Parts: sequence; structure tokens; C-alpha cells
Amino acid sequence: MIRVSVLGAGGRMGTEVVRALKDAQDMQTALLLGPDDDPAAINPSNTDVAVDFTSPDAVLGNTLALIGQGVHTVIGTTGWTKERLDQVRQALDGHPGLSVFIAPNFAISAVLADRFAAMAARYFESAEVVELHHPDKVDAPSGTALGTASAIAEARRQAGMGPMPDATQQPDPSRGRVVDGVHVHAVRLRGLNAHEEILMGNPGEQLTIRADSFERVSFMPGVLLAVRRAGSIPGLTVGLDHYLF
Ligand SMILES: NC(=O)C1=CN([C@@H]2O[C@H](COP(=O)(O)OP(=O)(O)OC[C@H]3O[C@@H](n4cnc5c(N)ncnc54)[C@H](O)[C@@H]3O)[C@@H](O)[C@H]2O)C=CC1
Ligand SMILES: O=C(O)C1=N[C@H](C(=O)O)C[C@H](O)C1
Repeated sequence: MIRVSVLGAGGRMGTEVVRALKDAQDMQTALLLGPDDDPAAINPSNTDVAVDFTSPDAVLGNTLALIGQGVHTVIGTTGWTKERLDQVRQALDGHPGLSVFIAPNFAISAVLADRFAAMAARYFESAEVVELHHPDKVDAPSGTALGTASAIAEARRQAGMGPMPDATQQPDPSRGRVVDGVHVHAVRLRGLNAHEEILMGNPGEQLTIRADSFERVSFMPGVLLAVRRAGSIPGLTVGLDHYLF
């Protein structure tokens, strides 16, 4: 049995993870932590893998604490930057064999949409990303959209493509956040869960790639896969694609 502790266990995703763990034959829940609990309560004597679905403010501190405790960690929480990821890598240097796995999105639809976008990017002059979420989400744009934009930008760079056409004369918030040259727009709307649309255009044609997570259960197969694979790739790994393709 894999003993799994959950940080953010009382939240929207945490609640769903706890439910999924109960249904998984090869896993058992260990500690369930909320915002007032000390992540250092989690250690190898009670936990094989810790899962974090907390908040962008809390996740780095939790991760460093869990590395210090020598516990493999699976993270769905957003709010990662290059600098924060570097801090995690540095902390892991002192813990050979330990793994930290971060996925901006655990849903297969979103992971595939990302991959398709990267494949298609070199064939289109223009690309923009629109992410649409429930209005209780605290961060914008979504971690998924930031990753998608970077993947598109990287594919365009590799193909030797220049900037996208855009005659807008003054920078304006209505054009969204520019991530690595790719415009990212965020919609917050009651009734939505987690959705992303990638728009690509050429003269006379358009490709739209869309992923919809209607319910949080869509993330659970990915979370359980990452828990089962914890420790299989030592160090820091970002993206469920590492386990899928
Ligand atoms: N990677 C993925 O597939 C997905 C990622 N997310 C991300 O997961 C994160 C959580 O999302 P939700 O569950 O919707 O948020 P939420 O606000 O419903 O839940 C977060 C929970 O964490 C708790 N918390 C805050 N700080 C804590 C700390 N230091 N220690 C322990 N618990 C703490 C809060 O009290 C709350 O119960 C967000 O960053 C969101 O973007 C959400 C859905 C899917
Ligand atoms: O907060 C959410 O709900 C989600 N957050 C993640 C993100 O920011 O990309 C993943 C998914 O979009 C749901």
C-alpha cells in the first residue's frame, strides 16, 4: 500500500483527491493537512508520497519542507516561476533519489491539447491562448495556460519564426498577458470549471484546440498515476507528459 498524505485536503481538489485515494486499491490516506498544520508532520515513517493542492502562496514552502523531510511529492498547485523551480532543484541536490513532480494540469484532455498546440504552432502565423475558469480561482492566468504559451513559443523559436502579426499600437490589458510573445487571456465565469482554448490562424484558415474539464474527477487518473510513479524519476519533473508519452 502506498501511504499518501494530502496538503490542502479540505479544498476543492484536496477533497476530490481524498475521495480518489479511498477508491484506489493500492493506496491509503495518511495525514490530511489544512492551512494551520505543519507540513513537517509528514515524514517517511507515516508517508510514502505527499500530494499538494494548496495555494500559490503556500506551495513553495510546503515543497521545501517536504524535501527536507525526505518525502516524494506530487504537486498540482500552480504559481511556479523559473526562480521557484530553481529553488526546488537546489533543495533536491542534497537529497539524491528523492522526487518532486509538478503538473500544471493532470487532465489528459489538457495534456493532449498542450501537445497538439506545440505540434501545430510552427504551421500558423498567429496563436493566442484563452483560459476559462470558475471565479473562485485565485491565480490568473492559469498555470496550464502559462505552460501552453511557453510550449507554443518554444515550438515557434525552434522553427525560426518571428513575432506574430499585431497592429495594436499601445500595449493594452485587453490584449491579455504576453507570455514569451504569446497573448494569454483569462475568463472567470460562474458555471465554468477549467477550460482552455488555443487559437491558431493563417490567412484564410483557423485551427482551434479546446480542452474542457467539466468536473474535478477528470484530474484524478493523472494524480493517481503520478503517485504510483513517485520516485521513478529522481529530482524535479514538470508535466504529466513525462509519464504519458
Ligand atoms: N494541476 C491540476 O490539474 C490542477 C491544479 N489546480 C490547482 O490546485 C490549487 C488548489 O486549487 P483548489 O483546490 O481549487 O483550491 P481551494 O482553495 O479549494 O483549496 C486549497 C486548500 O488548501 C488549503 N491551504 C492553503 N494553504 C495551505 C497550507 N499551507 N497547507 C495546507 N493547506 C493549505 C486551503 O485552506 C484550501 O482548503 C490551485 O493552485 C489550482 O490552480 C486545480 C485543479 C487542477
Ligand atoms: O484552479 C483550477 O481550477 C485549475 N488550476 C490549474 C491551472 O491553473 O492551470 C489547472 C486547471 O486549469 C484547473
